[in-house]
Amino acid sequence: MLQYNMYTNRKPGDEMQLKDVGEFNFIRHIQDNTIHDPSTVITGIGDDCAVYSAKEETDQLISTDTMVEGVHFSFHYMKPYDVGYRLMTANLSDIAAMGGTPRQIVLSVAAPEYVDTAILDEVYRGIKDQCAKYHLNILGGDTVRTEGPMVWTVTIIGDVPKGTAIMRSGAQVGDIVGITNYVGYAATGLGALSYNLDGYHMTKVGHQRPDPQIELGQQLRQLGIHSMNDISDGLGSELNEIASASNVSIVIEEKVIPLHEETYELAKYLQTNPVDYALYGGEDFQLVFTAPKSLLPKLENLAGITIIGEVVSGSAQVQMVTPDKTIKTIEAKGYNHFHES
Ligand SMILES: Nc1ncnc2c1ncn2[C@@H]1O[C@H](COP(=O)(O)OP(=O)(O)O)[C@@H](O)[C@H]1O
Ligand SMILES: Cc1ncc(C[n+]2csc(CCOP(=O)(O)OP(=O)(O)O)c2C)c(N)n1
Ligand SMILES: [Mg+2]
Ligand SMILES: [Mg+2]
Ligand SMILES: [Mg+2]
Repeated sequence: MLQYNMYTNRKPGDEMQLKDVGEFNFIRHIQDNTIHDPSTVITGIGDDCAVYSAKEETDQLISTDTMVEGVHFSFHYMKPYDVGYRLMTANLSDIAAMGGTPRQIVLSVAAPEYVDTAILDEVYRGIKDQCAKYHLNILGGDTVRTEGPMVWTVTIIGDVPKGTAIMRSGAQVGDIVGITNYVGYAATGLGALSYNLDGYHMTKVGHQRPDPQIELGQQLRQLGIHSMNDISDGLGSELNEIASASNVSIVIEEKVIPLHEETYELAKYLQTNPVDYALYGGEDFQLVFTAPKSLLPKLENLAGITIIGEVVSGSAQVQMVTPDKTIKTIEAKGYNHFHES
């Protein structure tokens, strides 16, 4: 293996490997010294999108997400078309999480030289169908060779009316906590696919072709919600992100978390806890948000919204009340690319 420490001041044996530091600590660490012209930046690293001012009437949103073969998708469980479709959903979902409208993308692919270009065409068909649906322009990208698995990266640009982007940091004590549609849905589908189980038709499609919640995100922004996050790493992780960015605590109720019947079925079959799929599964691309209590009647009029808890004062804790009224602390342990030990 290449000795990377020849470029650093660390002695052999003192290296802090990425797997020891963890994804989220690493991101905090590189956050220093990133803004060199603060006059245009509204939010930099730390939210679903960065927000910056460019025009009179809107703020711009920008975000990027990568999908790696073997880590984010497997051609055993997903067709090339689905890879493109879900790549777009992952990126659109971060625009949805700000209440924004997607506008443009650039995209890059790293592929082995022996890949049949018909596979790449199919991935592009998935990308283009999603772009057509949301009136998004594909403005450019990059194409490179890799000796490893395929890697796809999209950078997406969107906007919101000036001053209206919904941040993770806006939650207030007394807010209610809501989510859209089902959670734990994509993880159920991935579980069923990886155990090669028959049935589970709905959640398998939930893993292969999830849809972003662009319209609901915009409707929630227009109603005047306080904070929002999309669910890519699991509800547990995303709630913790809102709690720490807003410096509040959150209490949710386990029995009202909307789980699909296929999640209960898989949990029974594998003898696992169904709510764990929602808390730690990820890739649902649903939205979790907090809103003032006064919005409750309007939120109840929107299809697909469930209120699961409330925001309380405290030091960024997330707790869950179980059906037998036990209180469990929900750790920020959703999907982490590098698990700190
Ligand atoms: N390598 C990196 N360099 C700079 N910023 C990063 C890097 N990786 C992630 N970020 C930023 O850290 C924040 C958290 O990233 P992530 O957890 O991937 O967000 P999301 O789950 O919304 O995609 C985001 O603001 C993202 O832009
Ligand atoms: C083959 C395969 N194994 C495991 C997973 C599960 N998985 C991979 S990445 C991920 C979390 C989301 O990806 P990430 O890169 O963290 O997206 P972001 O949070 O940046 O939006 C999950 C649940 C998968 N989708 N496919
Ligand atoms: Mg996000
Ligand atoms: Mg990301
Ligand atoms: Mg993640």
